Amino acid sequence: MTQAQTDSRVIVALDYPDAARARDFVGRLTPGSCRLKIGKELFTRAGPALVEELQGRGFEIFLDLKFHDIPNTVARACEAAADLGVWMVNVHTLGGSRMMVTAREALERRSGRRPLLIGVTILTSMGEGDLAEVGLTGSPADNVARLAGLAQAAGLDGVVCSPQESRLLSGQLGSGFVLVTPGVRPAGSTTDDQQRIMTPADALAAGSHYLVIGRPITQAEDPVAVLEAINRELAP
Ligand SMILES: O=C(O)c1cc(=O)[nH]c(=O)n1[C@@H]1O[C@H](COP(=O)(O)O)[C@@H](O)[C@H]1O
Repeated sequence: MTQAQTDSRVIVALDYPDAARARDFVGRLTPGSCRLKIGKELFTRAGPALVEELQGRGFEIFLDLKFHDIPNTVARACEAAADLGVWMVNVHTLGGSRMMVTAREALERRSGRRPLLIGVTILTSMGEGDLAEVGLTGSPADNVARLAGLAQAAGLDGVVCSPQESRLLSGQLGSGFVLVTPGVRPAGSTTDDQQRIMTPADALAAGSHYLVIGRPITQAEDPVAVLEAINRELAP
């Protein structure tokens, strides 16, 4: 792994509808202040070229496409992400152990730097009622703990979970297992469609390694000021 470009724990979610708006926003940031997440909307519109462009500007990229398919398809998709040179890539743990193991083995066969392979557990937009509807019994935390255990056993580097589950997971899986947590809201900001949220400082104290933050930064009147305030709140 090469030297990290930043000490910031913040990954800014670039949930923009087109490359121009994403570029415009990123133009205000420096690679020292955060990492960037490119997800389904922006990647579907702007493709690998934007990933390469932003990496060329020095940013480390979390490619958040949440792969969930048969093992071979997911493994090949992870290899494609690694070819792009991204820092982090994710798959859905609900795809099962075989899918996760196959993806990890495909990345391990590569030489040179490989992306961190992270498993999505239960989406932070889902509560107990949503889980029951799709046939998952128990609380979100129960399900997250089970799926994170599967991810660790499959050799993944970490999971995406709500910061509300970070303390439980770092106790259960150890502090070396990477916890990436969306559902982070600075005190006083709106919840939007997130259900299981925490403030940045509380998330870090609970054991989160990286905080994925979108709208509280991207839709702020002064995004740079909000990002700087969060970085200050998280500084040791
Ligand atoms: O994998 C993710 O990043 C993710 C997983 C999850 O369970 N919940 C979740 O919100 N996310 C992503 O995290 C970001 C959160 O954005 P905001 O709610 O605007 O801060 C979005 O880009 C989501 O796609």
